[in-house]
Amino acid sequence: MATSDADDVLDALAAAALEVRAGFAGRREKTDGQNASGDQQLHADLHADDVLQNFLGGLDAVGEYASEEAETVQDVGDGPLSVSVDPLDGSSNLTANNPTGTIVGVYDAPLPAPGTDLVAAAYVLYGPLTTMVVARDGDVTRYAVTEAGRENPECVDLPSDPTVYGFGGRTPEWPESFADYADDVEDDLKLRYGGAMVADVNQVLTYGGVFAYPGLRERPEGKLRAQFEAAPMAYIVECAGGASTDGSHSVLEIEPGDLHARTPVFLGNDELIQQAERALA
Ligand SMILES: O=P(O)(O)OC[C@H]1O[C@](O)(COP(=O)(O)O)[C@@H](O)[C@@H]1O
Ligand SMILES: [Mg+2]
Ligand SMILES: [Mg+2]
Repeated sequence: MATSDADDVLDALAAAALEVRAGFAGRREKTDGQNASGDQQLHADLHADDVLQNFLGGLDAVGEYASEEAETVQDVGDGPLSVSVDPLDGSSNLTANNPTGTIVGVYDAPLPAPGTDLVAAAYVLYGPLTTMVVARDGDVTRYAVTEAGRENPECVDLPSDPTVYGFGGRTPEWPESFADYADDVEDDLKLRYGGAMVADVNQVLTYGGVFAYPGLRERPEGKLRAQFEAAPMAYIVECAGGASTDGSHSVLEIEPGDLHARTPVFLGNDELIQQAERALA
C-alpha cells in the first residue's frame, strides 16, 4: 500500500470535520430512527454520516465504508483501504452543548476486522477548538483543524505520571470486581468523565490516567462498539505509549464477528491497565 493512501483519508477527515461541525446548529433534535445498536439518532448523527461518507467514501484509496449509523458495510469502490466511522461520538452531548467527536479507523482488510489490521486511526474533538489526533506509523500527532487542513502538529506521548480517570456505566450496574478496581483508582486519581469517549480519552492522553467502559451486571459486553470506537481509540492510545484491554487481552486483538459487536474497554497507562486485568481476572 502506498503510504499516501491513508494520508488521503486523514486529509479528507480534516476537511469533513469542518462540515460536520458547521452542521451541528439546527440538528440537535432526535429523529424517529434508531441505528443498529438501538440508539436513537439525532439529525446531527445522520448529517455527519452523510458528510463523512461523501468525503472518505469518495476517495480512490477507499473500497469499504462502514458506519456506526448503518447496518452493513458499504462497498464504495476498488480502493485497498476500509474505513470504520463513528460519525458523532457522544452525540447526546450536543443537547447540552458539551464536546463530541468523530472516530475513524483505517484498515487494510475487509470489515469487520480486528484492530491488528489498522494502518492508521484518528479522532476529531469538537471542543472549544476543533482538533484531530492521528496515530500513524507508531506515532501520535495532534493537529488544529482549520480551513487550511491539519495545522500546528504536536507530538502526543501519554504522560508517565497518571492524573485522571473516567469510567462509564452507572455504579449500581458495575460488577463487584470493577467496583473494587474503581475504589483503588479513586484513591490516587481525579475524576474526569463527560460521556463522550473521544473527549474522555483525550483527557487521558493529555494528563495520563485511565478511561474505562466496563462490562455491566446486566450487559457483560459493555456499551462501546469494538469496530467503531474501541479498536481505533485503543490503537491511538497504544501508539502514544499506553495500553488497552478488554479485561484480559489488548483491545486490538478483538475479532468483531459482528460489525456492531460491543466490548468492555480499558485504555490508559500500562500499570493501570495491568491493575484492571488483575482486578477482573
Ligand atoms: O452515557 P454513558 O453510559 O456514560 O455512555 C457514554 C458512552 O457512550 C457513547 O456516547 C457512545 O457513543 P455514540 O454517541 O457514538 O453512541 C461514548 O462516547 C461514551 O463513552
Ligand atoms: Mg461513540
Ligand atoms: Mg456515534
